[in-house]
Amino acid sequence: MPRYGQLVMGPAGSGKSTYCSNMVKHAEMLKRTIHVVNLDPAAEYFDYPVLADIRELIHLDDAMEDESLRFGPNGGLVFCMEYLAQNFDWLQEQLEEVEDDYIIFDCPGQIELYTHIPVMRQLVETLQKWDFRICGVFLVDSQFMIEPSKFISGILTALSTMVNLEIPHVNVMTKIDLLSKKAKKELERYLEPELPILLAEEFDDSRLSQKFKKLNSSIAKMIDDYSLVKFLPMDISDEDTINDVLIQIDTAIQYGEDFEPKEIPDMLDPEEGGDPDSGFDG
Ligand SMILES: Nc1nc2c(ncn2[C@@H]2O[C@H](COP(=O)(O)OP(=O)(O)OP(=O)(O)O)[C@@H](O)[C@H]2O)c(=O)[nH]1
Ligand SMILES: [Mg+2]
Repeated sequence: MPRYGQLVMGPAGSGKSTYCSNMVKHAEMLKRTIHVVNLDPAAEYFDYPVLADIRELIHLDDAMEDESLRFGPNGGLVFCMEYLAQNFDWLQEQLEEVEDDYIIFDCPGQIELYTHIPVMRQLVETLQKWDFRICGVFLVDSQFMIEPSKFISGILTALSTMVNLEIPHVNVMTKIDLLSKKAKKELERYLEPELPILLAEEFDDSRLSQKFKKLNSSIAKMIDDYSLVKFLPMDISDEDTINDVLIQIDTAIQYGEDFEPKEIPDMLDPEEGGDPDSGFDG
């Protein structure tokens, strides 16, 4: 049986740890079990039950306080993640302890980890070797996304992560509950964006804009060509939006396809306690 996983990524403060915690609660409601592994060596607070915690292997302070290393917070974090890559057997041991094989990995927020340092890719390849089907889940804070120029920069970050990791990928816009009414109305334009239109609005006909028009339209075309930059809205006060995100991810990693159907007599005979609606066994 394959195992299933989500790699939860995105800029600092985009809501990764909150997402993990909400996914665990949502899964409980669905009578499913989702475990979370904290892979952020600098994490200070999260409120999900943790299956494994990188801080038991290495903590950011270890890298910053070490006399010979003397890293700052960013270099320290890269050091910690590289240390993890050299000690994947530690992670393997932690993951062996569970029976339910759906695991979310709460990752750090430093964007360079996903774009030009090989460690996340090494992690993906290792998890795949251990039979995991992994979906990349890239979170962006909606408050930074509903303006064309910010949106383009958010999209390019999501895209470079996607291209770097080469795994099924779902983009999520978080903190929808914090948007104003007016911003919520605007949102639709950004979830499945028509980039040329957004860009045309952003860059008027000034001389400088003319100069960049060609560049902008090339960027828009490249993003369109990948046709992968849709965003799913997630409002933590609306359970349906959490469910929609989970369904998309499950579909991307084909979760559930290998489950055995329940015994047929159980399903058909209500007197034996069978529930005709519950077709599959996890
Ligand atoms: N209202 C609201 N607040 C949110 C939501 N998601 C996250 N937050 C808040 O935003 C802040 C950052 O959230 P985290 O979940 O810690 O973000 P993170 O991406 O894990 O942050 P780092 O690990 O530091 O990169 C916290 O104060 C959260 O309570 C959301 O959907 N709605
Ligand atoms: Mg976090």
